[in-house]
Amino acid sequence: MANKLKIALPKGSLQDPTLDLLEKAGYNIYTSSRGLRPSSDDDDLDIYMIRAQEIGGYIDSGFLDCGITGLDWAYENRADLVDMAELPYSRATTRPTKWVLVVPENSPIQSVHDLEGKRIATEGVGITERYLEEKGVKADIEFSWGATEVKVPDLVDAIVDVTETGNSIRANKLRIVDTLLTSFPHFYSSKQAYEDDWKRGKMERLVLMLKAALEARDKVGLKMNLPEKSLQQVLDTLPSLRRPTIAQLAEDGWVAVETVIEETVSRKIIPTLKELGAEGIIEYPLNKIVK
Ligand SMILES: Nc1ncnc2c1ncn2[C@@H]1O[C@H](COP(=O)(O)OP(=O)(O)OP(=O)(O)O)[C@@H](O)[C@H]1O
Ligand SMILES: O=P(O)(O)OC[C@H]1O[C@H](OP(=O)(O)OP(=O)(O)O)[C@H](O)[C@@H]1O
Ligand SMILES: [Mg+2]
Repeated sequence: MANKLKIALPKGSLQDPTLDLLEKAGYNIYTSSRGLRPSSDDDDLDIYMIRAQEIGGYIDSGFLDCGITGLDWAYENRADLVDMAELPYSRATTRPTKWVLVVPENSPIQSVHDLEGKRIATEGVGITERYLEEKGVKADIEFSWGATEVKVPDLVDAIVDVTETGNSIRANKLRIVDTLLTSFPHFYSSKQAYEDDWKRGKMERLVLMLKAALEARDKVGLKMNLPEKSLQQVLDTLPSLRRPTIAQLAEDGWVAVETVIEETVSRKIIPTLKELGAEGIIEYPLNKIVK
């Protein structure tokens, strides 16, 4: 029988950004609105859409070979996994998810120590238990199925919840007291799968392409012709042009300069390059960068 890699992808908050990233990495996954076993253009993959909370457990127990899920849930589940890569993407931004201890804006609670004997609601009971233990605080932690923000201050004194953009915290007039954990998605493998040469090879190639797609995000290539006499000035004034490739042009006194920069830097750099005499400046998108 042909080799297959059983891989879990997160259903929920991370589903769309994960499928987008896989597409950028060169893997097209075909989902249907209710289907949880999507097909793909890579026959080696056997894909399961599973809740992020549960992926670590299924990999740990060996039912699945690998998967992408948040570090937060792998930590919450105390799953024993091979952490093959951090993949720095999120639901809405490029910032990590933070698990934060939150109270109403006008609450008297100023630090975790003010929570002694109080009630906390959270989806991450294990994360919260381990944090309180570390701080030497005893409080009553209750599991929340979600929409946790609504529970303060009437049902509980504080909540521990996920924040990314901060919109939910602002909308519910809440205040952050402390950050418990910072989390990005990771690529995890089971120990057994990692020991299998074919599976490890397949996973390593997949991880390489995912990282290359993330590395290329928000970066662009920049190419121009420059009078040789301006070269030093360009390199001095534009520190973002690090380690550029410089090639001699057929025409004497001119060089071609090629480099990779953050797209946001480009709008500052291009007019300056023009002022310094650069010609034929082109900016182009990048799909992958392998470091
Ligand atoms: N803004 C965000 N809100 C929630 N989770 C996020 C966000 N950004 C990234 N994540 C990550 O998504 C993963 C799943 O989040 P979560 O446990 O909240 O489940 P969900 O997919 O949002 O489903 P639910 O609707 O039940 O909350 C976690 O690893 C979390 O860190
Ligand atoms: O800082 P923000 O970008 O606003 O993100 C944080 C929100 O996202 C999560 O909710 P989710 O949509 O997962 O629903 P839930 O409350 O049911 O978990 C979390 O519980 C917050 O409500
Ligand atoms: Mg959620």
